[in-house]
Order: sequence, then structure tokens, then C-alpha cells
Amino acid sequence: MDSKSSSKTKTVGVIGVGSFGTAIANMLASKNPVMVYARKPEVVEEINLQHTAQGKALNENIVASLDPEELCKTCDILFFMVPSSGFQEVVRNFAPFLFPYHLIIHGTKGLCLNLKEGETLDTVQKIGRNQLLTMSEVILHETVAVRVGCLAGPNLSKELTLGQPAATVIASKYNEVILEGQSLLRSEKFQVYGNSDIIGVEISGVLKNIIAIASGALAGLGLGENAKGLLISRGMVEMIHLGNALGGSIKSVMGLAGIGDLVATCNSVHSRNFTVGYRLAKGDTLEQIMGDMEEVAEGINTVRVMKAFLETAELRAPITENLYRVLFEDLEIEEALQFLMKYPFNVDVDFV
Ligand SMILES: NC(=O)C1=CN([C@@H]2O[C@H](COP(=O)(O)OP(=O)(O)OC[C@H]3O[C@@H](n4cnc5c(N)ncnc54)[C@H](O)[C@@H]3O)[C@@H](O)[C@H]2O)C=CC1
Ligand SMILES: O=C(CO)COP(=O)(O)O
Repeated sequence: MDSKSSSKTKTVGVIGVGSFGTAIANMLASKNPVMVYARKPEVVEEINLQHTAQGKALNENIVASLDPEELCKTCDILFFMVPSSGFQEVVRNFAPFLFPYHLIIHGTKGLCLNLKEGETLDTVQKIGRNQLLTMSEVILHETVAVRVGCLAGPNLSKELTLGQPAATVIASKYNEVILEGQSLLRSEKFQVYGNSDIIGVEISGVLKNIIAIASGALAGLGLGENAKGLLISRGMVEMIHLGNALGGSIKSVMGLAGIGDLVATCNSVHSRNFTVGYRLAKGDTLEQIMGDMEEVAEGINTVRVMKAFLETAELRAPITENLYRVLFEDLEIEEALQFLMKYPFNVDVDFV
């Protein structure tokens, strides 16, 4: 495989300058020059002239470009940090300029649908595993890139930006992707673990958002730590069964991307997903919340997608199913909670 990445300092690409993209770009820029891609000329100009992105401070080692071709020519290693809703479109814009020597790591905690033209989730209602794509699968479908990885774990961007200690997992089938990600991101304040189960790590990051919404709802109802402990442990079991059905291993849910991120996002007002649940419990409607939230809460779409997947998988996922009814069928949160409290869970640990 031919590679251009032999020089000591290499320019690393970051696609997306939202909360997470900015935090990761700053971390990468403490070791290497970084080129970020933004789609709006005013954002590119702000970064290049003022070293800020929508008001957030950026390392002076970071330059911005509007041009996917320039990023792909300049950078052998690209971090895709855009929400799942725009992921396929962005990857398609980059696809003509990507080669097998490129190494791609994404940080997106959502899913894409792989439906026939004209079909939507509303028209199909049920989906199977082959109609769902994780972001690494999108990259592999849309491009000639081979060395693909993901980054997931308890990584609330506000805490990363403050330089607080944290850790992440880089998952890939290719050890060189893990090693490269570790060498680019590892610092005194940021540990980087490796995992070869990329699907399990991606799915852990995706599914914990569902439980984070539910946790925010419990907090909004004024409930305490016992209820949260119950939710997180039953949520973990649900993630294990769903993750398994989607092709991930139990082990990945037990690690940083699963339990680690569950603990972080189920407890933090900095989590957008937690905030969605909290506001719902305080009486806001989903329309109001989505209307005034500037950043993406991936869990809302994930609940819809997983509900459609549950229609074909022979599985029950009571937290996801009840949250679906709260979000999309006007079930009161108190009623969903009562339903869950009466649910005939019996065995504590049924997955080992
Ligand atoms: N914010 C956080 O603490 C963390 C976020 N994540 C994940 O990272 C992903 C991105 O999240 P955030 O950065 O927080 O979102 P955000 O809402 O702050 O920013 C998203 C960025 O993507 C850009 N974008 C969206 N669609 C685009 C398109 N079609 N073309 C080009 N750019 C596009 C937006 O302009 C924006 O700059 C999500 O999947 C999220 O779950 C993962 C870990 C932590
Ligand atoms: O995934 C995250 C932290 O690890 C961020 O969570 P939110 O998307 O809920 O803000």
C-alpha cells in the first residue's frame, strides 16, 4: 500500500467544526498541524483570520479550508466529526479525492439508513440489519478507503476543551489505525485505548444516547441515584442485547465506549441527550426542544431507528420501546416509568 505519510510532522485533517470536531482539532494541533474542513465560507474565514470557530478558541496550528480536495491532498489522516444526519453527504463530497492510502477515523455516535430510493423510515417502518449502516460502514460503502476506525468513549467536548482528564477508544480492524490514532491524540490528559471490534464500539456510542435521554428524564422528574443506578444497569443489558444483534461484541459495551460513556452522559448537564430527557420531563415538547437546540442530540433519531429494527429482530428492548412512545406517541414519562417498573425483568445478568 503506498503511503505519503513518512514525514515527522504531518498535517491531520478534521472534517466538521462543531463542538466535538473543534475539541479534537485542538487536541491534534498540540502535536501536529491541522487542516479543518468547514462548509461555510464565513466559518473558514473566521478560523483563518481570528483562530476561533463560532466563538470557540482554536489553536494557531489550525487552518481551515472549504475544499475537500485540498484536505485530501494535504492530509493522509482524516477525522470525520459531523453528525450522522449529514455524514453520508459529507463522505460523498470527499469520496472522489480519497485513496486507499488515506486513513480515516470518525467520532460520530449515530446511524444511517441504507434504504431504496424513495423509501423513508416512515414508509418502511421495519428495518433489518442490512438496512442500517454504522459510520464506518458508510465510509466503506462510499469510498475506496480501507483503513477505517472510530473514536468513542466518555468525551464530553466541554470537559475536553477545559483540558480535564479523559480517555477514549480507537477501534479498527487495522492495528495501524489504532496505533496512528494513539500517537496523534495521546497526551498527559488523554488516554487512548485500542479495540479491534469496531462495530461493537460504534454501536456502544450510538446506543448509550438512548439511555442518556432516559436518564435526563429521571433527573427532570426529580428522582434520585437509586433510579439512575437501575436505569444505567438495565440500559447496559439492553445495549448488550441490541449490540449483539447488530454485530458487536459484549466486551465493547463493558469498556469505555459503553459503560464509560453511559456514566458520563447519564450524569451530565453538558450532554445534549441528557438535556433532551430533562427538558421533556420538565414539560417541553420534542418540537420545542429540537427547535431551540443548536447542537445535535443523536439519540432522538437513534430511538426511531432502533424501534424499526426491533420490529424485525426477535428482541425486546423495554427502555428503547417506552422512550419511543414518550418521544413520538405522547406517552407521559411517568406512565413509561410505571410500565418499566412493572416489566417482568427477572434475571440480573443474563449475558455471560
Ligand atoms: N459534543 C460532544 O461532546 C461529542 C459529540 N460526539 C459526536 O460527534 C458528532 C458531532 O457532534 P458535535 O460536534 O457535538 O455536533 P455539533 O452540532 O456541535 O456540530 C456539528 C458540525 O458538523 C457540521 N455539519 C453538519 N452537517 C454537515 C454537512 N452536511 N457538511 C459539513 N458539515 C456539516 C456542522 O456545521 C457543525 O459544525 C455527533 O455524532 C456526536 O454524537 C461524540 C463525542 C462527544
Ligand atoms: O457522546 C458524548 C460524550 O461522550 C456527548 O454526548 P451528547 O451528544 O449527549 O452531548
